[in-house]
Amino acid sequence: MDGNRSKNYEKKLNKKAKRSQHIVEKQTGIRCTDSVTQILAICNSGLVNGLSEDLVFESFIKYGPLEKIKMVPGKSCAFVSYKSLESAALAYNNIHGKLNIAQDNKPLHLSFVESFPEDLINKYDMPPGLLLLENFISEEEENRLLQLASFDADIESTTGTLKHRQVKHYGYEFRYDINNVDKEKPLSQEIPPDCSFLWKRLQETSNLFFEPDQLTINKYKPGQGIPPHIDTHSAFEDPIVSLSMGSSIVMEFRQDNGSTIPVLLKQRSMLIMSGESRYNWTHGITPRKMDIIPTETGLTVEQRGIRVSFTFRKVLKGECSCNYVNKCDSFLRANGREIQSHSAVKLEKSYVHDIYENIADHFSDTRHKPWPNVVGFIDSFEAGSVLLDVGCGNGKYLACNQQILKIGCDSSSSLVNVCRQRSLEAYICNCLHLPFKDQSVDGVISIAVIHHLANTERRLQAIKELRRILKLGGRALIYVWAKDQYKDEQKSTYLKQDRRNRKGKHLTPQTNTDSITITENNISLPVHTNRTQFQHQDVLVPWKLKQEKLQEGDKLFLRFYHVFEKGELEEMCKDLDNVEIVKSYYDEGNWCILLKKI
Ligand SMILES: O=C(O)CCC(=O)C(=O)O
Ligand SMILES: [Fe+2]
Ligand SMILES: [Zn+2]
Repeated sequence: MDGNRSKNYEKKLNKKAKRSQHIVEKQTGIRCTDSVTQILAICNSGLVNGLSEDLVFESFIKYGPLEKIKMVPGKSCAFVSYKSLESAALAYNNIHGKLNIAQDNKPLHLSFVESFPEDLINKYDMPPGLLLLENFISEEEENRLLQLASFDADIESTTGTLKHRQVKHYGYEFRYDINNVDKEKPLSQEIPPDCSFLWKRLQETSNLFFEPDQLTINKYKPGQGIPPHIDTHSAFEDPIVSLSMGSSIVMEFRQDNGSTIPVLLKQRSMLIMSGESRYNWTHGITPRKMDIIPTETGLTVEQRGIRVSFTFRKVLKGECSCNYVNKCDSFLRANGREIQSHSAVKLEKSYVHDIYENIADHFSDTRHKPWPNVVGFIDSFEAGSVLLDVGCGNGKYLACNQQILKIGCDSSSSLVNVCRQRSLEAYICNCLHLPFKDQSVDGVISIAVIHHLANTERRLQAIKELRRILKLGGRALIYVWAKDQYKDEQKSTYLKQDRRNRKGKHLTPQTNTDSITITENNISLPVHTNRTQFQHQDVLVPWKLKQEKLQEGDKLFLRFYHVFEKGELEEMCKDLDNVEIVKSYYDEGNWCILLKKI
C-alpha cells in the first residue's frame, strides 16, 4: 500500500517537476540536467511567490557550504550553487519534493543545472553612477560623528520616529508627507561644522566638488529599513552622498525591469549616488535583522547592529531638468496639464476604443460577476421601466432584472457583438452622443466608463448626456475608478489581487515604479504598475492577455484612465442643473454617485 502511494507520489512529483524545469529553461536559458552538478535551480518558487533569499540560504546551508544564491527578479525560480557536488546532491535528496516552502506550503521542485545565471545580472556589479568609497573615515572620526547623532533627549520638530527608523534633519527638513523639502523654510540648525572635513576629503580623494546644505541622519535598529524610493528629483541636486556608521548593511538598488543589485554598505564607507543611480534606480533597505553577504570563501550571514547614516544633499533651486523623465516629478508636473480636446479625442481612440476592440474577447472572458450594488440599483426599477447601460461591455448587467427593458450601448463593436451573441439588446455608440431622445429612459447606468474620457470637459459632457436622456424622476448610477485604492485601511479587490500583497507582507503600498509612455500626439503619460496604488490621475494601465493567448508579436495593451480623487465626481455633479445627488459612496475601489433628474 505504502509503497504504491509513494510510487504514485513520485510519479506525480516528477511530472510536475519536469513542467517547472521546462519553465525555468524557457525563462532563463539555463539548461537543466539529470546529472549531478554543483548548481541547483529552484524551479517552482522565487521572489514573485514570496520566497526570500534568507529562507533559501537557511534551507540550503544545512547541506554544505554555499557559493552563490541568485534570486531572479520577477520570476518564480532561483539558483543556488554549492562548493561541492556532494553538498548539492545531499541538498537535492533532502529538499526536492520534500521541503514545503513553495507557494501555499507546497514542496520545492529542484533540478541540477548546467550553469549559474551570471549574466542575468552580476551581483557584484554596481548600478551606473554609483560609487562606494570604503574606509572613508577612521574609527575615531566615526565615533565623533556618532556623538552628533544621539537621538535621546532632543525631541523637537526636526526629529521624528518613522515607522521604520529614527530620523533627524539639518539645514532643511525633509517632509515625508510631501516627499520634498520646504525650500522657503530653512531650519535654524544647519549642518554641524564637524562634518565639513567630509567634503574636503571627497574633493581630495575623488575630485568631487560638493557642498551640501541638507543633512538627514537615519538611525536603523536591526530589523528596520527604508522602503525602496528615489529621492524626489525636484528636491535635491545630483549627487546624494551617504555615510554609513555603526554597522554594515545591504542596500538594494532596483531598476524598472525588476533587476536588483544589493550593495554592501560597509561601516565607515561613503556612498555616492549620481546620474542613473540617483535619478532612475530606487534604493532601499529591507527591514531584517541580518544580511547575507559574499566573502572570499562563499556566502555568510552577518547580524545587523544599529546603523546610523548621514545623508548629505544639496537642495535644488528651481525645477529638475534631468533626462530621466519617467521618474521626474518636475517633468510630470510640467506635462500633467489638462489634456486639450483635440488630443483627448486621439488619445481615447488609440488608448481606449482601439484597445477594447483588440482585447474584447479576453476582456469579456474576465467580466462575469456583476457588482452587487449595481444589481441592487437595477432591481430597484418597477416592472416595465426602460434602463440604458452606457458602456455595457459584454452585457453582464443586461441579463439582470427580467421585469424591465434593458438596452446596452458600447463604443466597441466587438463587445456589442458579444452582447448580440448572447441575445442581448446592444448598439454601438459613443457615450458623448447617445442616440436616444431627451427624457426617454427611466434609468441609466454608466459603470467604469467616464474614467476613460481624457479631460474634465468631456467627462462632464458624458454626465450631461446621461441627464439629457433621463425622464423626470429618472435615476442614473455612475461608477468611476478611484485613485485611492485603500478605504479605511482596507485594500480594494484590485490591490488584493497583487500576488505580492496576498500574504499581507507589504502593508505599505508598493512604491512608484511607473514608467512613461509618450503618445503619438506627444502627451506623456505614466504607465501604471498594476495592482498598486495609483500615483497619478491620468495614467495608462497595462492589459495583459493571458499567457496562452499571447502570440508572438503581441504587445502589451495600454488603456487610458483618469482615476478620480475623492470628492471629484461629486464636485462635477453638484452644480449641474436639473439633477440632484441622491447619494455618493465608495465601492471596491470606485467612486460612485446616484443622481436623480428633477
Ligand atoms: O540610510 C541611508 O543610507 C539612505 C537614506 C535615504 O535613502 C534617504 O533618507 O533618502
Ligand atoms: Fe534616499
Ligand atoms: Zn528629474
